[in-house]
Amino acid sequence: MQRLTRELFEHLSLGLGLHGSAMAEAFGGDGLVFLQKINFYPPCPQPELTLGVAPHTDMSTLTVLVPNEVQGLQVFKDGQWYEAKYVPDALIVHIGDQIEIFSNGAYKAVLHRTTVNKEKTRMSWPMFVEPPGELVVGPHPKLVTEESPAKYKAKKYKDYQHCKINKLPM
Ligand SMILES: O=C(O)CCC(=O)C(=O)O
Ligand SMILES: [Fe+2]
Repeated sequence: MQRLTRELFEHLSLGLGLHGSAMAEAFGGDGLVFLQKINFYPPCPQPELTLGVAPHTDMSTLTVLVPNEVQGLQVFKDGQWYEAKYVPDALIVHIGDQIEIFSNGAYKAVLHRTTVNKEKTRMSWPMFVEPPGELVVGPHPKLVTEESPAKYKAKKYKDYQHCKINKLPM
């Protein structure tokens, strides 16, 4: 998991024209937090009336997710919801809010939601890769210019979480 994250951070940093270690450093180096969650969606007699998880973006830097074979994850793109097809043994990787902020909006956190199934139980195992709570995350200085001013305020990750969970202004 640590190696995968390191490699993803490296490619994503290079994609922004930054040093390969830029994201790893900005997100806390060895202090990075790996938070495992387990989602359990029991069968629902009227799946069209509800959602498993309401539309949201993850607060994390990246989320690496393993689902079971029951379809349910959807992502929003160009004004439409798309099924994220289940592919055996594949990992699903979400860009989270912290990478959107760090990249000053060059990378967008993916808006996603889940549906439920009439007969089958769906499960998913996301791993949220997070900065330590005390770490301040903001747009990388090289990505803030006169033409492209900072779109996000720098904040301690724990304060960001508090604002988002409590729907307070960012
Ligand atoms: O169950 C899924 O596929 C996604 C769950 C999710 O978006 C989350 O736990 O943040
Ligand atoms: Fe999510």
